[in-house]
Amino acid sequence: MTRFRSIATLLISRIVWLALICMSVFVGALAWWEYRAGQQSFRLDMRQHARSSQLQLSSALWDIEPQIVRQRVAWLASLPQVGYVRVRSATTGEVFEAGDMDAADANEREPRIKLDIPVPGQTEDGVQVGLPLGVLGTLEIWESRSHYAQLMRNSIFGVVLGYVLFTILVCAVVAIVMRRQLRDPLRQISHFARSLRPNELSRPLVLQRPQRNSFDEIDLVASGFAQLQKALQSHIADLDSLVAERTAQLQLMVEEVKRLSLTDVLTGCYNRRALDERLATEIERSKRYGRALSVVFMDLDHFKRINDEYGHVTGDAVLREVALRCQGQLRSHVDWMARYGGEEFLLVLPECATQDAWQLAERLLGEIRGTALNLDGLHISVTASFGVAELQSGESMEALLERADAAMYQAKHSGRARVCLAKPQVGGGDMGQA
Ligand SMILES: Nc1nc2c(ncn2[C@@H]2O[C@H](COP(=O)(O)OP(=O)(O)OP(=O)(O)O)[C@@H](O)[C@H]2O)c(=O)[nH]1
Repeated sequence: MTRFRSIATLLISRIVWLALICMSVFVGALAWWEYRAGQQSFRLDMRQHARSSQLQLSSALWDIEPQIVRQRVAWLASLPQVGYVRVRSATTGEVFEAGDMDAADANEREPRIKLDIPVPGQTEDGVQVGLPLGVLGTLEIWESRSHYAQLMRNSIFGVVLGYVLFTILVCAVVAIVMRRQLRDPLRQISHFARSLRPNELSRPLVLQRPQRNSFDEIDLVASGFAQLQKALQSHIADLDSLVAERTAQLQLMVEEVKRLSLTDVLTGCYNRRALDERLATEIERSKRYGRALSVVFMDLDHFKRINDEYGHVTGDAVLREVALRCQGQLRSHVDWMARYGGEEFLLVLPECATQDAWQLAERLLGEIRGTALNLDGLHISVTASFGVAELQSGESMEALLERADAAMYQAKHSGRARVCLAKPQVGGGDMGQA
């Protein structure tokens, strides 16, 4: 991860760099300007001094007064702009000099000012005024380099100092403004975004900022954030309702799948799987509360003939109709019926003793036998054989079903279309045949 760097720090460092570059260019230009201006002023000054000295030197050389020449040369050299002064007498060859020749670099450079010293009375354009024409000597002046350097140092130091102070001031102002207007609000926004939990999306973003009459980029970010929160809230609400809707649909589908997994598709009765589960529960409940529980096996008689005579589709319709009629005779929410297999059904009768179960079986037999089934214009007569068994104490589900099945087979073997009671278990009483 890249390191954190504050925008204010970045801005200030950019300002400082820019200020340094500007200052370098500015100081360079200033130095050059000062140097040129200094040289021009030097030339003007010196030319005036040199002109005024020219006359004195002319008289002194003409009168051969070296003392005066030396004094004038020394005076010229004492001027702060002057580094070195030299006067050569053309008549005697004598050299008068003053100042620091090395500091002025006089051996290396040409003098800044070089004037001939004319014979006294001679004008500048060489017109003689009562005296012979001629040159008495030369006056050479070199400027003082250290003086220039000092001048430039003073001037540039002031500029640089002012510039540095100005830059520091600008940076300080930028830093304060950036901190108050940018860094602090951005940190508050960042802290808010980090601390915001999905369940508190409605919490508003409140920024601690100075009073203002206008709005800026930070306000735009804050209002964008608020809009994002609203959009997220509505999106989450949509998702919640969608999830609730899908969950309800899923629940319905699960229940439907569960129902289908426990139901016989053809007749709508419970299937074998449901029978095993539910009957085990009924037996358990019966034993726990000491209540009676009876089961009735019902097997349609000669059903094969119906299939053979009318076809399997009609056979299916017969199975559906018989199941419907039987269910109509059962106590709702108490008794229930399962398709045991093929044309065989099992009726489970909680809180029902042998006698009542036997009566129900008789009623069902009458219901099936009494009315011919009207299916697609066909009148089909159907009968069934029944085996009735009541749960005995300590009896298992398998044993109970076995006894009811045996009773049903007994009914078949006894001529069909009848009800037989199951024999009691070994040790139990014989219920006999109805
Ligand atoms: N249409 C139809 N027929 C079925 C279905 N399940 C089983 N069967 C038929 O039921 C008939 C049962 O025949 P059997 O076991 O000989 O019994 P039955 O003809 O009823 O004779 P008994 O039970 O002895 O009176 C067979 O022909 C099976 O094909 C079904 O779901 N639909």
